[in-house]
Amino acid sequence: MAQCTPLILRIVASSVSVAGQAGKIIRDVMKKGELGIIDKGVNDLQTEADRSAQNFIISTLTKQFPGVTIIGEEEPSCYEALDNVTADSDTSVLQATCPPDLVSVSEKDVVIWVDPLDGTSEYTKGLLDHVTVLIGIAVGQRAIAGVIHQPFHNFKLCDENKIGRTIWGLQGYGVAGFKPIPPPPNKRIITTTRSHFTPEIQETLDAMCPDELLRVGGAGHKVILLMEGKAHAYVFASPGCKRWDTCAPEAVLRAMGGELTDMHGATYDYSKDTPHANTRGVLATALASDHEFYLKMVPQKIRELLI
Ligand SMILES: Nc1ncnc2c1ncn2[C@@H]1O[C@H](COP(=O)(O)O)[C@@H](OP(=O)(O)O)[C@H]1O
Ligand SMILES: [Mg+2]
Ligand SMILES: [Mg+2]
Ligand SMILES: [Mg+2]
Repeated sequence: MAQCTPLILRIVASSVSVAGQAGKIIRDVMKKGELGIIDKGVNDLQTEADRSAQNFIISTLTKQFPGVTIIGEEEPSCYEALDNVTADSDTSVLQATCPPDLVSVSEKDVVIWVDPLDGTSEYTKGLLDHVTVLIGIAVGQRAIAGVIHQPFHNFKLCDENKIGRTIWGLQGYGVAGFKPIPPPPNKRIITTTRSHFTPEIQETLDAMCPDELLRVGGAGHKVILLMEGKAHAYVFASPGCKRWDTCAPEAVLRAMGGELTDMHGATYDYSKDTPHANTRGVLATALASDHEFYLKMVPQKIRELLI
């Protein structure tokens, strides 16, 4: 790969390739049927697919970008250096025009947030469309690029070449791998958690009076619903999500013209020493111009709880 290609494009190109390969690891574990489920806490599952996919992603990216900080969801005990990893890059990303303000980013400025399998609870239940691989790229505090790979997209086609899709986005460039569709006007469709529902989420949704509620798994999958025009807002008035859940979705959504913030309207910090928990909840909208409208409907009591 030409070293004159800006670092940020080389990282996105490698992340696109690595996310696709991690998706195959996730499908292979499901095919084998030995999921190796562990509960890391309360309603917080990890499977062999989470472990193997993270190991592969971090091994590969560390080898290519040794000066970049990489933070993954699963514990470092799951990470073993792999000697035989291939260091491919997606050529279409390398051909993209780099936004001028990102041309001279260096490795020490970058943090990569890895969620090797988002939607683990749904994966264990066979709700395979809800699963994504998330690789988010931050420069300083800001999420500026992201890759969302959906390994079981078109799974029913049974043709290995047509299974899975990868969407990537870069601030100042836009999104690729997907043609965003605007949500229907004059409607209020909200997507929220399927497996981590709480009374506070219910109270927030009651205040927002949605025409339709889509309860699905995964932060990545919910942002895909926003991009597909199937929902207007993703509302998670709870502290359970982490930075690896939101870094890639936030960057991709913003590159498309949407927005993702906490429930107070502030952006999360993705620098390397930041806390991991998104304690102030998550609010995402397909159209950034709608964001304020949804923020205003968050009950004061819920705002005070999410600090
Ligand atoms: N209370 C909680 N405890 C642990 N993880 C939580 C959580 N609430 C949300 N999450 C994590 O946030 C992501 C999106 O959640 P949800 O599908 O409920 O909207 C999932 O990521 P993972 O599947 O990668 O762990 C989920 O585990
Ligand atoms: Mg998890
Ligand atoms: Mg996740
Ligand atoms: Mg995960």
